[in-house]
Order: sequence, then C-alpha cells, then structure tokens
Amino acid sequence: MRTFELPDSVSGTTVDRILGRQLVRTWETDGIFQVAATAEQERITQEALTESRRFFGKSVPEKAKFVSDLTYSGYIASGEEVTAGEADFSEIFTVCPDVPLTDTRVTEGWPCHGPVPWPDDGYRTAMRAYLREVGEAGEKLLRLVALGLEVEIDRLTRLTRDGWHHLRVLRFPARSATTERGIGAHTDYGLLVIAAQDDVGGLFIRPPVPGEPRRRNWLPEESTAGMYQDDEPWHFVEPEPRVFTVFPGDILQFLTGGRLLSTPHKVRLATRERYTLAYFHEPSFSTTVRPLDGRDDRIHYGTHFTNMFTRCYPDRVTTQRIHEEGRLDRLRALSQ
Ligand SMILES: O=C(O)CCC(=O)C(=O)O
Ligand SMILES: [Fe+2]
Repeated sequence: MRTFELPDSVSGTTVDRILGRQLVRTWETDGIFQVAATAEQERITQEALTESRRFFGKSVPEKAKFVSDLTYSGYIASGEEVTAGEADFSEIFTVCPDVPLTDTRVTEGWPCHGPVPWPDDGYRTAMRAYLREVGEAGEKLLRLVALGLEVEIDRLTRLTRDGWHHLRVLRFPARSATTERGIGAHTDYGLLVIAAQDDVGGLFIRPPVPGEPRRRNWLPEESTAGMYQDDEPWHFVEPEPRVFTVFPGDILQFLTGGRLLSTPHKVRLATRERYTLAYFHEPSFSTTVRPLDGRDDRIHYGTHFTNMFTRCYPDRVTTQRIHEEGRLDRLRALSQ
C-alpha cells in the first residue's frame, strides 16, 4: 500500500502536480492509498476513538435515545443497516451536517436535514474536531486530484462549498459462531472516503480489474450493493498506525466517466471487536454535478444521498417520515 504525505497547502506548483498525478495513478492501479497523519491529526483521531469507545460502551436502550426522525444522524444498532437486502452487524453513530431547527432547509422540510442528536458535549467536541481535521485533508486531496486529472485546481472543491460531509463512527463486534459479516460489499456515495481504523483489521477493498464491468451506483437499476461480494480479488487493508486510507466515491466515478472507480469495499468481523472512523467528503446537498469532460449528464447529490440512506435504513423513523410527508416530492422540486 502506498503512503503519501500531504503538503501544508496546495497551490498548483510543479511538486503539487507531480503528487496529484501519483495519487490518481495509484487509485487507477490499486483503488486506494494512504495518507500519513500529522501528530495533531493522530491526537484528534485517538480522542475521537476514545469517545467512540465510551459511547458504544453504554447499554443499547441508552444509545437508542440518540435518534432523530429529521436526519440520519444518530445511533444505528447492530443489525439495523441493510446492504443488498442483508443486515450488517456494524454498530454506528452517524454525524451528518448539524442543521439547526430554525434553518429554512429544516422548516421547509428538506429530507435528511436536522440537528445531530449528540450524546453529550464531550462526544460532540471530539467528533467536530475530527470532522474539521479530515475535512481540511479532504480539501487538499481534492485540489491535488484536480491537478492530477489536469482540470482547474478548484474544479472539485467548487462542489464542496457547504459540503454535505459526514462521518460514520463504527464499532464491529467480534465474530460469532453464526456470522462473520461486518458490512456487505458496497461503494460510498460522494467524492472521497477517508478512514481511520484501529489495529484489529477487517476491511477489504476491490482494486480496479481491467475489463471488469462496474456499475454506476447513482442509477437505481445499477446498485453496487452486494457487487462481487464473494468473488476475488479482494485486498485486505492491513491496519497501519498513524495513517488514513483514502479512496474515491461514486461522484468521482461519475465526474471522471469511470476513469476513477468508486472503490467497492466490505468488512469482515475479526476475533476481537473493532473501532473505525469513516469520513465522507462530499458535494453540497443541493449541488448538481456534471461530468468533467462536458458530457451531457448530471447527478443531484442530495437526491443520490437520500436514495442511498432510504435504501440502507428502510425501517428507520427518518425514512418513514420522508415517505409520510412526501419529502421525496420536495426533493424532486429542489433538484430541478
Ligand atoms: O470500517 C471500515 O473500515 C469501513 C466502514 C465502511 O465501509 C463504511 O462505513 O461505509
Ligand atoms: Fe463504506
């Protein structure tokens, strides 16, 4: 696995261009690379993992209080998430943008918008610090990737103003006699997936395979959920201290017409419980994304996000409210 160091800033120097090309080329061959964490990033990551252990250590009824019918932020019990019709055994706290009840997007009934049901101040402070830190890395990476793709340096970061960045704070139980399933094979939805894992291991990714057909997850008839679940090649992502793993999401595949592929990945349970932080660097909810080469096509990011979350959580109160209040019609109007 290749590991890169990010510069303090990305302005388009020759060194930046060379690095950008290396990042793109590494994704094209390996589907993933690592970025070395700074001492400060490492400190903030460990603090977030400590808060995560503290929260997940509570009883399920206690944790289940932190759910909202406005947003997908909050607690997701083991077995609640569904990938390709099968339950995942990860236990999750999702942090989506924390939108106050007074915000017009909430008062106007936009799907997925609302305040985060934070467990407490310590948790909120740690997760916000983590989001800020990986968010900065995400912006640098997008500028480098734009250089590597030979488009304008701000072509990708233009999409992330008021980005719908979100975080999944995950705990995986140790495997049992009945299951090894952590999370089924899937791709994630936006621009970048930036993840930190503890030393237990369990993540597998599928690199690009020349000639292999890949689906376009943003089209309802081409879901990537469950794709190649039991077919090799899958590469184990060996846990390494002080790194973030980084791979492309669906929107980068769309933007580049499939030159960069949204990396399929899955999690197998280990003999010990496992803690990870999966961060998603995204366009803003209301952005309509168009391909870099000018092809006539588009994705409304907020629609893709909402489709994916309603698919993963068919029974959640948030999904029920979206359907009961006709919030998908509201979304259709917004996207036009
Ligand atoms: O736990 C991991 O390593 C990855 C988690 C993941 O794929 C996700 O949260 O979407
Ligand atoms: Fe994922």
